[in-house]
Amino acid sequence: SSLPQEDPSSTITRFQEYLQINTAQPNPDYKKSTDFIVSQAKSISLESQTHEFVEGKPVVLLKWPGSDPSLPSILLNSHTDVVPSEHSKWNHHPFSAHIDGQGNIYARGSQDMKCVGLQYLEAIRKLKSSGFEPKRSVYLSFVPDEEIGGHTGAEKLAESDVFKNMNVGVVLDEGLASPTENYRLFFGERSPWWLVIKATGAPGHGAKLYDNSALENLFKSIESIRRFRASQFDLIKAGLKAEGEVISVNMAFLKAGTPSPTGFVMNLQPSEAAAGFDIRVPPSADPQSLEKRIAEEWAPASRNMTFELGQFKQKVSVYDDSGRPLLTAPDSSNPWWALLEEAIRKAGGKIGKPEIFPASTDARYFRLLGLPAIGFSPMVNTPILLHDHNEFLNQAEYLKGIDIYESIIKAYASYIPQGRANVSKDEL
Ligand SMILES: CSCC[C@H](NC=O)C(=O)O
Ligand SMILES: [Zn+2]
Ligand SMILES: [Zn+2]
Repeated sequence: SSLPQEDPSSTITRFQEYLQINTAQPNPDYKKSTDFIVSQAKSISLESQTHEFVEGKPVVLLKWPGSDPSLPSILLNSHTDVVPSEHSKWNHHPFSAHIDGQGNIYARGSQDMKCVGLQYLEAIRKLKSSGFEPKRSVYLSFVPDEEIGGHTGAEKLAESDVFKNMNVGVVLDEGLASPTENYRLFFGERSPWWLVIKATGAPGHGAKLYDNSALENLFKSIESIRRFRASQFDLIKAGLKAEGEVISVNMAFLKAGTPSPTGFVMNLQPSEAAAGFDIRVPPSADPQSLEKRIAEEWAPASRNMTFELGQFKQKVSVYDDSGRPLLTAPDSSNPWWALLEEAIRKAGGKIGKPEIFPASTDARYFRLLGLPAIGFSPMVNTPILLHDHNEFLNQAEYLKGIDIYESIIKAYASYIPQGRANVSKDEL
């Protein structure tokens, strides 16, 4: 065509610009990220709207209108916030978006998930300049606060009238990098249970051996929890289960001791102790039996223990009101799944087995509405560095991901279901 070809270096510059905006929790600069996204949208003539369902928490919605408004639309979701980082432990500052000699772009959010948000936009930029016209409307949502639960972001969007009026038929959201050459697709996710167990016991002299101290009681639980953790981890190590198919348990904090000006009193056994755990429960697990295990083995009243399960237990995440796990069909019975696979292959990509996302994403809020939602972040041959130090994405991999989305958006926006729901009168 006679249209100007996109310069890859300016594509990378735009990615760097987005990465350089400090949207780290707990004080994300949403003003800057919103301005940036809206200006990008303008530059490719997309309609944009900013909704503050919660004050100071902007949801930016972009729309590329389809030629047939009767068809359900496509929603491409991404979150604008990132997790905090320990700047001094990085080789390059996490908001520098420094590119090293191998083309690796270092930044917090380079994998999780500013890459995806901007790749959607860049793919549309390319599709527009190629003259492609969508039949279905394509929406892009840039949502805040995924990293702190999504309650002030995607959850509000999903519950809104704005969302109803979008008539969404399918949602794409984040996945994970793949260290192999296969792209990873996620059809569900684990449910987060945040558990705090507390023990009490008699205080006493640090030199005395006695039963039932708070710390001895707590440690019996920790031993039991660690045995369980190992049993789950062994299933992964043996290759019997994938990460998203076992129950993970990791200690988040340990709290005990009697403070003193120099640290802790050493010769006093404390009367209280607590530990916190991040537990992730796959849709295939039996939540009742885990709850029973917690009550009977991990925090038994008989050992002076109590427990609290945090606000994210069960229904908030991956079960609907009747307790059914929220899973998107990962096979050809779901046309969106089949189309996605086909589009990735068409763009030269290989695909691994469908997976359960090991952590949580905003996709659960859309699955709760009964919508198909697929987790996908186009990064192969890339170490999994989300929430880690020195998070990076290679620029060639980033550009390749844009081509992949170009192929996906083209397929999704053109899709007309075969078969039909109704017959016409003259066929009777
Ligand atoms: C349970 S809300 C927190 C969401 C967060 N998401 C990605 O890391 C997670 O910890 O999985
Ligand atoms: Zn994320
Ligand atoms: Zn994250």
